[in-house]
Amino acid sequence: MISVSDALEKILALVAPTGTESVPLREARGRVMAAPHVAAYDQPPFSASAMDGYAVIGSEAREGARFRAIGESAAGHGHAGAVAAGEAVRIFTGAPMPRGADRVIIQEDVARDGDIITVTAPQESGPHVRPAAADFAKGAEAFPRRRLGPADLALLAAMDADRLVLHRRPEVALIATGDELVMPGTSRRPGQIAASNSFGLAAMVEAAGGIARLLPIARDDIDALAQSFELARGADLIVTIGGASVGDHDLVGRAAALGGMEQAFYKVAMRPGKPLMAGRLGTAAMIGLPGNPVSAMVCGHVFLRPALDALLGLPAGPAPRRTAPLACDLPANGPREHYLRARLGIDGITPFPTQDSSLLSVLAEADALLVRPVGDPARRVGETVDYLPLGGPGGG
Ligand SMILES: Nc1nc2c(c(=O)[nH]1)N[C@H]1C(S)=C(S)[C@@H](COP(=O)(O)OP(=O)(O)OC[C@H]3O[C@@H](n4cnc5c(N)ncnc54)[C@H](O)[C@@H]3O)O[C@H]1N2
Ligand code: MOO
Repeated sequence: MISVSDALEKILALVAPTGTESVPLREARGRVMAAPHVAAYDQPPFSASAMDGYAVIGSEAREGARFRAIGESAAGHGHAGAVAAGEAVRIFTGAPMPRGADRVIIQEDVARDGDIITVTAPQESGPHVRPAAADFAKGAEAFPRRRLGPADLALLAAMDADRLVLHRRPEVALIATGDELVMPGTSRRPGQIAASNSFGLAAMVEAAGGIARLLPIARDDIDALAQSFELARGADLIVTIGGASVGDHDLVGRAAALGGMEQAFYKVAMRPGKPLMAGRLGTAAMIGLPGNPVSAMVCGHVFLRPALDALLGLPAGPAPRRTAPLACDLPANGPREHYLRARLGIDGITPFPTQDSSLLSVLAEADALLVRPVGDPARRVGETVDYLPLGGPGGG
């Protein structure tokens, strides 16, 4: 049995960033850039007014000063001429500053009578001008190492990107295994249950920017599993669920070995999630998750998500942890790193009283996985512990 951190290291060693593709900007949300985008223009491309008002020579702008309005500069339509002493150009937010002018007097601070404007207030703030290239200069590079969010997309659009070079979305084949499983909403025989965690894992893969391929449920026999591995061909990552433990019908390890899997490890000192395996199967990495619904989901947080980061070319490492004070006492932990479904409150973090790894109802209400290190001694209320945030109830 290896430690969680060793297992993660071995899984990350099995995956490499996917190839690249050119994608329209509008389809890039949540995806990851594989090459920088270089700005084609300065932004703003010219020095621009930050307010609606009058562009003048700054040294002349004082209360009581009078100017003659000689023209207009609107956004998209600049003023062709220059501004000389005693002159002003009516200007609007975003419009190019006319030559010679270096200050805008906001229109609230002037009285206008025909072509003559008089400054009616002291000019203490300003100059209300955005210098050319204040946001970024031509040639500036944008290469955020994260999933692209709304602000990234706005910046990239400002940089004139219509397409981006992105990492291909990693394809993850999910294979639920077990004679007892049927698809939700389909008829079942006595003894059968709905496959569940495959849907949770598919959502996790998609939220992380991957493509989840939910393959047909594989029966508990070597041939059915071999067929599933065949169907999974072309995937970047093959994830099996169940059949990982030691029972007579736990055949995933054997079927994968017959299919040529080079095993990186089997069994991890964690709870839940002990019978986890990983290896390389053809061109794909393979992760064999334990079947218990919560075990599979916890392993998804701890191993699958970092693997997806690595496939997307992002910096990959352990799931980010936070700390919180304990809201109750905890007994000593045993020889496996324990991930307890927990709730965060104003008084700290409290694990749910029932932690059986079959209880999805408890996972759905949890907003954190409290992490107990191997051999952690008993802990008292108020002591600081680590947890993995789950993004609120339903996120786990
Ligand atoms: N003698 C031992 N028995 C078990 C051990 C052990 O060390 N010695 N380990 C236990 C642990 S820990 C786990 S975790 C489970 C994992 O076993 P498997 O990976 O072989 O999973 P299955 O036996 O196929 O299923 C376990 C449980 O989960 C349900 N299941 C499976 N897949 C799904 C799915 N896609 N959706 C919903 N539910 C699923 C399945 O019906 C079982 O109830 O082994 C322990 N046993
Ligand atoms: O490790 Mo199992 O995953 O405890 O339920």
